[in-house]
Amino acid sequence: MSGIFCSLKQLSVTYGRGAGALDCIDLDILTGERLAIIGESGSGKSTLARALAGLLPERAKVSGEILWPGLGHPPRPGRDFGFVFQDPGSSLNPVLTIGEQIAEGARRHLGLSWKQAYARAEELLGRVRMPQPDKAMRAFFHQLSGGQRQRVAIAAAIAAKPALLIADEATSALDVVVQAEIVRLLDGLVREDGTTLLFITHDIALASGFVDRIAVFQNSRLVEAGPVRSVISAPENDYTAALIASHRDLATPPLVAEAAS
Ligand SMILES: Nc1ncnc2c1ncn2[C@@H]1O[C@H](COP(=O)(O)OP(=O)(O)OP(=O)(O)O)[C@@H](O)[C@H]1O
Ligand code: NI
Repeated sequence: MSGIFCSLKQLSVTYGRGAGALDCIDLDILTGERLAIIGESGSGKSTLARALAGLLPERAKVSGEILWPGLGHPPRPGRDFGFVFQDPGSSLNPVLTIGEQIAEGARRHLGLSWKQAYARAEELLGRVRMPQPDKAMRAFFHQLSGGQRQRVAIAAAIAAKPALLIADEATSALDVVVQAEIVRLLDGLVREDGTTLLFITHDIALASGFVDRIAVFQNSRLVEAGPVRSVISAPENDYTAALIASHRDLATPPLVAEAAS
């Protein structure tokens, strides 16, 4: 783990006239770390992701600063960030083949020829463990299972070799077994590539199984951030403690040790 990738300084976001969606957030994201953003619905998790990726709607009011010491240049949205959402259909085009979708990103952002981009797409489908990558290249989105769709979305998200991968409830729609497979896949990919991962979820148990650090949000505020082991075993904040207590298996010592290993 080396240095600060991104630094939020007193970041606040308000949509239109409503109450603030993020309130004076101070948070450093470290280069190459896997950071979980935890919090219940409406706590501001996705707003944080959108603010980082430059995807807030125009009417949103933003104050404070986002610095990118780890990038060394102003962020280029399509190039430096990869996104995986809960619903992979929202970012994939139903009339393109899987191969075309993934190749397009690689071609556009890495300046590859179509031929090179197709080769890269097939290689990426292998990396995300799609069964029969060559066949999957010619398949359409609707022909795939939920887990396979999320694998394709991950392949598309990493096609341009982003420095930061943001997974926003990426596994929430999947059943528990597939959820675990996708988490393992994401974890392996970012470790291999040294990609910084922001893993956004309301599920503290799922996140604490693999991330390095946890940041807990409640009502637009960051209430606690720290290494997974210390947050789980000795939460400083009552809300964090309640989240952990609601997962009996998390509070059990052997699993805490396992999560931190
Ligand atoms: N496009 C928008 N326009 C107006 N208000 C919004 C918009 N997006 C989010 N909000 C509001 O901002 C607050 C934070 O929302 P956000 O989507 O960041 O929460 P979240 O933690 O990601 O929730 P969830 O777990 O349900 O995805 C909420 O009060 C929400 O209603
Ligand atoms: Ni959200």
